[in-house]
Amino acid sequence: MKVHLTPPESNHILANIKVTGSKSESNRILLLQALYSNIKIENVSNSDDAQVMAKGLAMVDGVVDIHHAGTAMRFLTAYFATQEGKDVVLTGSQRMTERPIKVLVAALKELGAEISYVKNEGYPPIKITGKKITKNKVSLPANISSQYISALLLTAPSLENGIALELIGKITSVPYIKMTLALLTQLGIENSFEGNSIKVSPKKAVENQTLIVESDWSSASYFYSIAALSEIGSKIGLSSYKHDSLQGDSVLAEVYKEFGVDTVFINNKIELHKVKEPQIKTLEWDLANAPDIAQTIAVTCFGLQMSCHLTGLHTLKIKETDRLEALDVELSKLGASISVTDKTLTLNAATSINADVAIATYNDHRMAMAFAPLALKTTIYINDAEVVSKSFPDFWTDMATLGIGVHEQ
Ligand SMILES: O=C(O)C1=C[C@@H](OP(=O)(O)O)[C@@H](O)[C@H](O)C1
Ligand SMILES: C=C(OP(=O)(O)O)C(=O)O
Repeated sequence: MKVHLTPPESNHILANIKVTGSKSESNRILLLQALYSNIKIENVSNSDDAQVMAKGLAMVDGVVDIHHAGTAMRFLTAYFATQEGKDVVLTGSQRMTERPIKVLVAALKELGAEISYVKNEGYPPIKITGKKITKNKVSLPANISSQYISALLLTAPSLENGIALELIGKITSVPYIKMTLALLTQLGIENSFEGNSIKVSPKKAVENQTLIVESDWSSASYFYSIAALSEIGSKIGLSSYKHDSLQGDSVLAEVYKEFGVDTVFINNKIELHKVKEPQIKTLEWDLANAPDIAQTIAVTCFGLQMSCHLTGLHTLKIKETDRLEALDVELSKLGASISVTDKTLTLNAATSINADVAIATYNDHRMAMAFAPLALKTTIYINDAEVVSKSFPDFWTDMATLGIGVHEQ
């Protein structure tokens, strides 16, 4: 499906939106629920990624296909490897077979797991035979993806001796590791994270409880972008969010202040208020802790005709697509002057924005969603618009609620 987006009647935007649950929190809690069946979940994400995770967890043998879901691929690898009686081949989309998994597989094998590569060494598909794991000490590189670390930590309490990880190198996407540990703490599972060492104690049973998933902050980024591109006085309400979020992408409130968007927390809601035009000419930000909002921020800067220099983007090349390359190509089509390295993105202030450009999305939900807010500035096409369902199936309905014209081609 291709959509043609047209500007709202007025850029004075007033709306309230309920955003689905965080896919990162959901996929963690779903795994924990598979280990401790007395846990209940509220506000679970309606995303494709959470659905494939739930489906995968229910399998005991055969082929488990997780499509494009990176967290599901990594979390299920650790899950199946450590649960006796499971025997699966874990695979995914073409892109998933290009996303590296060697660090996690090597760590699990070091602990005694039985895993082999079906096609290419270091990449899915992988064949896993669940084993009882008693060894608990392992070291692994921490600078490629935090998902490998979260995967080990999530399954750790079900192991006889828990786990003791030594992380090598500069730790990337740290808030996601802290989110994992915070959820374990909520369940009464002892853990510690000091310097480069993380420990999780074993736990046979947890108390009955309901974990409430906060709404997705990465999804909120697109509304922040719309607020930034809207007229002063615009107000977008989003629920359900909280001040003490487990999600690192809640740094959005700080970043978008630079674009003149204030965030007000009221009960379980945030209100994004466009209060002034940006007071800076160039945004400089290190996104090593919040890689998923890089595309949103780059496109906001382009739409505001500002320059930016974003750093800490070393994980973007191995996500749903090479996001640095994709941003370079698509922003250039719109008239941007942009340059990327393998960990940075630099944008010069645009002098104009080309109309009716068709944005390619490369099977990446965030390419579609990051470019959509430009509809406040110009008319734009988004190719393969259905990709949004990976994390945010209601995205196009919500865009229409804001007044953006969403015309299916
Ligand atoms: O643990 C998680 O839920 C995630 C961790 C991050 O990945 P990396 O650690 O690979 O950067 C993030 O990009 C991804 O969308 C979700
Ligand atoms: C990188 C992402 O997801 P995953 O790695 O789980 O596929 C994302 O949602 O931006």
